Order: sequence, then C-alpha cells, then structure tokens
Amino acid sequence: MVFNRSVSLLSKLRSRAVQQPGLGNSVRWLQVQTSSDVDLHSQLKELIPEQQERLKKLKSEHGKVQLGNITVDMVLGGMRGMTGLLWETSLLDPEEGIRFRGLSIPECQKVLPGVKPGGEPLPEGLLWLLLTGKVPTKEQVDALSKELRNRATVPDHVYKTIDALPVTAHPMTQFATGVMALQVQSEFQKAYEKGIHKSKYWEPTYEDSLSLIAQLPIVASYVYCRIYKNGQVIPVHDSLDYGGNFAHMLGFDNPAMLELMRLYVTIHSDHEGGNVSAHTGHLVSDFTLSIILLQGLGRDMLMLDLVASALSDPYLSFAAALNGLAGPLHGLANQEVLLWIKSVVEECGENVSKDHLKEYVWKTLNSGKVVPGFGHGVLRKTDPRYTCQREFAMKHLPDDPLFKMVSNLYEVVPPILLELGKVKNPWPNVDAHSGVLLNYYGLTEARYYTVLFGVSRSIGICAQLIWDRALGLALERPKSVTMEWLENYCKKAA
Ligand SMILES: CC(=O)SCCNC(=O)CCNC(=O)[C@H](O)C(C)(C)COP(=O)(O)OP(=O)(O)OC[C@H]1O[C@@H](n2cnc3c(N)ncnc32)[C@H](O)[C@@H]1OP(=O)(O)O
Ligand SMILES: O=C([O-])CC(=O)C(=O)O
Repeated sequence: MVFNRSVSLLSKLRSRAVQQPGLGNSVRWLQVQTSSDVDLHSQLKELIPEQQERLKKLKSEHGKVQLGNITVDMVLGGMRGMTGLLWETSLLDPEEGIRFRGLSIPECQKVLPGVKPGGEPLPEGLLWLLLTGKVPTKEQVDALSKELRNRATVPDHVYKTIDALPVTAHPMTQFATGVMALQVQSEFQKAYEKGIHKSKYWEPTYEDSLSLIAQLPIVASYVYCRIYKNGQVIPVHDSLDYGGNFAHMLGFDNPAMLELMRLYVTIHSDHEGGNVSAHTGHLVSDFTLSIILLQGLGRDMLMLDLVASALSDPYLSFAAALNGLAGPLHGLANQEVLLWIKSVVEECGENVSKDHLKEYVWKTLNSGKVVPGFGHGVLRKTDPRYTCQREFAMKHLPDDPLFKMVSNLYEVVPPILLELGKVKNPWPNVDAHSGVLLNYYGLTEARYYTVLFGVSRSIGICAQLIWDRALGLALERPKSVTMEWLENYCKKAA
C-alpha cells in the first residue's frame, strides 16, 4: 500500500516535472536524454523567458492587489506576518513546514535521486529542483555532481587569508573570511566592470553560484582540519557526490555518515526568503554599501572593488548571509543545542531522568537564556526537518543515549515553554536534532556545526539569487519610521 502510494506520487511528480507543450509526458520520459537534457544551464535558459513573461503579467494584471494591512505590532515585531518578498524556490507553511518547489521533505525523500534507490536525497538533486522546479533524473543529478567536482578548486590565497586568523577564531569567522577571499574570482564582478547588459546578469551569477557551491566544502573542510586536525587536509574525492565528498573531506567515510550528510545538506538548504540568512543574502545581492574591514589580513590578499557594491555578486551576498547565519537565534543554534545537551550530561549524566531534565530547562530559563532548538519565527508545529532527522536516528542510532535525551526533551520542553505564556511555538526546530546525529558519527566539535549549515544554505540562497537576476528583481529598500512618527500617525488615526 505504502509502496503503491509512493510509486503513484513518483509518477505524478515526474509527469509534472517533464511536462512540455506538444510532448506527451510518458513519451518524453522514455526519451533518451541528450546532452542539453543533463545540462542545468541549458535547462534554465529555456525556462527563464517564460518566467519573465509570467512576472510581467502578474505585475501588469495584479500589481495593485492588496496583500494585507501593516500594523504597528508588525513594525515593532520584526515584520512578522508581513508579506514583503518574492522567493521562488521554497515556501513555508506555519503548520506543515517547508516545501521545496511544492514538495514536502518526505516527498523529496521519495522522488529525489539518492546514491542508491531508497537512499537519502542527493543535495545536487535538490539544487536542480530549486533552480528548475523539476524533479531531476539520476542522470541529470550525476551530471551536476560531476560539474560541481570539476569546479571544486580553491586558489591558494584563500587558505592564506584563513591562515591569517588565529586558529582559535570561531569556525564561522574563518569560513566567512574564506568566502570573502573567494570573491576575487567573481565572474559577475568582472562582467559588470566590462559593462554587461542587465538582461545577461543571470549568466555570470549562475557561473559564480555553481563555483561557490562547489568550492564551499573545500573551504569548510579546510577550516575543520585547520582547527581540529592539525591542518591534515583531505583532497576532493574524484567520484563521490557532493554530500558524500563533503563528509569524506571532513575525514568521515562511514556510509551512514555519508547518507546523513546528504540528508543534512538537503534539508538545511532553503527555508523561504524571510529567514535571517536568506534575507540577508537576497538584500545584499540587491544592494549593499557594506565596507568589509580587512585590515590585518593583507591588502594584497583581498582586492575588493566597491564598484560591485550596488549589485553584489554571489560571493559577497553569501558571505553576508553567513554572518547572519552565525547568530545564536538562527544558525548558531545548531551548535548551541549540542553544547546545551553536553552541559546537561556534565551536570546530570547521560541517563538523566525527565524530572531532572525539567529542572535543567527551568534553570536555563530562569537564568535569562532561551532553550536552544525550540521555538520558531514562523513555524507553529514541530519542524518537519526535525521529524526526518528523528526518523534517521530511529533507524540508525535508536539506542544512543543522547538521542534518547533528545526524545525526552521533545516531551519535557514544550509544556514548560507553554507555561511561560509568551512563546508562540513550543515545538522543536531543525537545530534540536542535528547535533546528536553528527556527534554519534564522530563529528563532535559543536562549534563547527553552523559551518555545515552554511554549506547547505548556499544551495537555496544561490538558486534564488540566479532567479533574482533572471527576473530583474528590484532593489530592496523598505521604508522605516521613528517612534515619534508612529505616535503621531496613531494619534491622527484614532
Ligand atoms: C534555523 C533556525 O533559525 S531555527 C531557530 C533556531 N533558534 C533557536 O532554536 C533559539 C531558541 N528559540 C528562540 O530564541 C525563538 O523561538 C526564535 C528566535 C527562534 C523565534 O523568536 P520569536 O519569533 O521572537 O518567537 P516568539 O514570538 O515565540 O517569542 C516570544 C517570546 O518567547 C521567547 N521564546 C521563544 N522561544 C523560546 C525558547 N526556545 N526559549 C525561551 N524563550 C523563548 C522569546 O524570547 C520571546 O520572549 P520576550 O518576549 O521576552 O522577548
Ligand atoms: O525560517 C527561519 O526563520 C529560520 C529557519 O528555520 C531557517 O532559516 O532554516
């Protein structure tokens, strides 16, 4: 029954995926693929004109339709509930969680190719899906894996730039610095300087994006080996897929860890446009006046040209996004959860009772801290990214004591957060689970975890960035007001 359901879902999604005017779906599906079928760039080139037309029509026919009212609460409350961004690659439902181009996480697990049938989805497949809106075949994913491997080289100055930082610098600081150093090779910046026509912006953005995505695991694993493995770097494997290669370069070759990394990179990639990292990347790519202070790193290593600042290239945009991801209420919660769990173990032991856990949660709250891994700005139910990691744990590490503690926290924390009376979502988010899985396979260095998140988030941010350029999206510049302005406005409105 379950099998039949998934087969029919698969065929439905695939037929949706290959629908083309004038061609029967099944006929097209059975066709032998040509080289342009497996080339992501050619696929995008075909799609862009129709999406440009779609946007033009939306604007001309419905440009004046109202999407809601803005209240003072929204302005003071971090713009919660205010619809204000176009983000094509994914959409978040508060109850149901994320959908990537319309597909939920369980659906992605069913239809995106794995290394073997039934394996965890390959992140390259997700990148293809986010960019084209179509479920790729295994051949398309393999071609993209190969392309990413071919682009996976990092110039020497990047390592030197990272080496200029103390080894004790936070891994995210080292990682973001490495990304900034990669920027000197931006194709977008070069094309902009040469006067590229705006209708062509998406092409060098695509080049930069794919190169950046390909290079990130190398920079990330360099940071890991520099900090934790005395600089013993492991080179890119010449046949592994993206997620598998990343785990390999970090020194992990256990097949289950490779599967975990594929799942991790897939599910952390995109969470619609308003989250801190994605929004920062999007905003900065539209417009930035940020001046990056690089004193002490050597001006000869990084030659940043502020000509590009009005349309920041993918490297600049993604570096900005990483700095947002490094905040403890956002991506750093990845590390905070495991550090918190380890502090529980230190104080109460691994087999802590639920009553002791409750006491520890209250102690955390009473000292003015948040319980990391719980709550969310938009979600109002358990994060499906948490659920799929829980399923992975039940399959691969059901007896791990830290997994058991995570399960107990699922029971203990929500009622306590509800008791506070102000927390809008007491349920666990993605970060509540990832640490114990990584820790189980030997990646125990919690301070490093957000770097993994960063590698994954490049996939969503870059996919949208390419569409930002293809669609010619406007510079983002919302209006701000002062308290006095609000007070006067409200007096007049009363
Ligand atoms: C990948 C991700 O970014 S997922 C999120 C990762 N972050 C975390 O896990 C950190 C813990 N969680 C939190 O801090 C919050 O739930 C956030 C930042 C994720 C969302 O924040 P908000 O949208 O402001 O949540 P919400 O509207 O429910 O907050 C209301 C109040 O409850 C508090 N609250 C929310 N979640 C928690 C929590 N887990 N522990 C303690 N207090 C909490 C808020 O701090 C806020 O308190 P205040 O009014 O005294 O400032
Ligand atoms: O959506 C958010 O605000 C935070 C989040 O879970 C993510 O970015 O993955």
